Amino acid sequence: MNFVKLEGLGNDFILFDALKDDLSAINFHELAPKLCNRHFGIGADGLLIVRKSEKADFYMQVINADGSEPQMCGNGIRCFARYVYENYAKKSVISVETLAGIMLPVLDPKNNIIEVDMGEPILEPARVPVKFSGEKMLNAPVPVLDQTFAITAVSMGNPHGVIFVADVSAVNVPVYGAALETHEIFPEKANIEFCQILSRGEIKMRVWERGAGETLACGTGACAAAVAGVLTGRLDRDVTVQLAGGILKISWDADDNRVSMSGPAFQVFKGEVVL
Ligand SMILES: N[C@H](CCC[C@H](N)C(=O)O)C(=O)O
Repeated sequence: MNFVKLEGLGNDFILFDALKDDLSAINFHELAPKLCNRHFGIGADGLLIVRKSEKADFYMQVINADGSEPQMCGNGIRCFARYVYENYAKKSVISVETLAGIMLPVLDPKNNIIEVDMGEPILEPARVPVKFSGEKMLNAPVPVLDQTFAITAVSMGNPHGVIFVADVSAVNVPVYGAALETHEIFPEKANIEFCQILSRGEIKMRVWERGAGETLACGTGACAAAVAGVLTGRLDRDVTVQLAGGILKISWDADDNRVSMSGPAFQVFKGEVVL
């Protein structure tokens, strides 16, 4: 079974193409933990599977390292666009159906930046989903272990809990990220972003991803963090997000309410899985 390894700011994925190979017998939910293991497998934060779509050029299926299937993946859709550009006749504008809707990544080969319209943020607690009685969950205190975090809940098709702190390097992300990921307020679990304000146009962010752990970058998380920063009065609408793996540019348009994300993605190597 052929695969391509790709990365977007160090958030890395193993891509399989069901349009080129017969993958009908493969259970990727079961296979993901082994393939994503960085010692016993290839190593990755998740899988991307290229599939046929009736509504768009392609369908992108995302599987987290733990085998769970999220609605959307921001770094993943940029990697998907890079793969299509390199392997399907240099198409730089494509439509991709996902569980979060149809996305339109645009790859600029001159500067290797891929821009994606990530759609509108979802703030209604029941649709994030998060257990919260108010209209929007902004800076709500949530006790976890020996701390209390002020959480802003945003969905970009997948759930995020955004927390603003004075110094992200001082946060024990593996402990508190993991505890919040599975906190009972998030019935479908959540991705947890810890953000440090550098200016009204720039943040530093660390992320604990649902189903993957701490990663070097999270595209939907960067979008959720920018939206949370605007909603809580900390940020303007154009935000540079500094991640361990590099920089994402996020913009939340006041007129159409849509969030755009720009950043790189590259193929790293190709190989064959020996099952
Ligand atoms: N772990 C996420 C999916 C991948 C999101 C992240 N890799 C991104 O770039 O958006 C979730 O379960 O919602």
